[in-house]
Amino acid sequence: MSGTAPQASTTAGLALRELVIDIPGRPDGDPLDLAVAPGEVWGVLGPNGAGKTTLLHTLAGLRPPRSGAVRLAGRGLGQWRRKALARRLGVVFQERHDGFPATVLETALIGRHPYLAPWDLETAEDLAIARGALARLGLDGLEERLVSTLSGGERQRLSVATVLAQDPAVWLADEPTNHLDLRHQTAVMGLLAERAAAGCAVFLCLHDINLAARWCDHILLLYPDGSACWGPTGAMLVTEALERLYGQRLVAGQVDGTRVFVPALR
Ligand SMILES: Nc1ncnc2c1ncn2[C@@H]1O[C@H](COP(=O)(O)OP(=O)(O)OP(=O)(O)O)[C@@H](O)[C@H]1O
Repeated sequence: MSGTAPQASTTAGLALRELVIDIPGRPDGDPLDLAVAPGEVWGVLGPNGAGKTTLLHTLAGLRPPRSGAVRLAGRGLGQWRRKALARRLGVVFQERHDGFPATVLETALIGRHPYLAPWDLETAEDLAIARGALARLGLDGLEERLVSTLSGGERQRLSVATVLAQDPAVWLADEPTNHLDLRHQTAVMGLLAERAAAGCAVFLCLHDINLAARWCDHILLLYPDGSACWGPTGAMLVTEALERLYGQRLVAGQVDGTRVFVPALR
């Protein structure tokens, strides 16, 4: 993979203040009170249905919380104009549904829309940024292909490339390694860590404890009953807590300076 990543456009983080997400029919969980600071990579772990996607959509302003607030650079999400918000906050969604036929390059260029006036065409610079983002995700050569013809992993990388072209200060990513082979999982996690090192705040939902252990500096554990705990990765990725989280016995070890967890057979 090659290409030049854009500069982070700003360095403001995200704050969750006494945030209770709204999961229909479920009692209030623990209020979330934490800050995702520039330079940090947060991983959210939890079993199916725990509320990870609901949380991510709440942080993106796509659904209201039951109570509490989400602040971006000190202002509530509702106080931001849509375009200004779109320049600061990017979302890699879990699934994308094709609205209308579009090529790979046209899709990556959507990431530049927050920077265009209503009737403006993309500039040569926008094109270069979109092409650079595609190259970074190993999609150069596929620019004229229809998105509907891409494999699952190629589509996933296109979603990440589109947000890379958007160049937000805050990245929200819902299982960004979905459908990816091991090399591309590594490349995408490396890219997110690189964005954080460039001053972005990164918040992602993951199912892979070992990817979280390797690349996240902070972890939020979301339990199905709404309880939650969070903190630095070393303190959160503890066998007993993870066994309770997933209802699965684990065996832990240390490899290459990182904790690794594998399911116990008995
Ligand atoms: N509109 C809705 N009406 C009723 N229940 C809903 C609605 N949207 C989500 N839920 C429920 O809320 C819970 C949390 O869903 P969410 O998608 O946030 O979980 P998740 O942790 O991301 O799960 P997964 O790991 O399977 O992706 C689930 O039990 C889901 O069925």
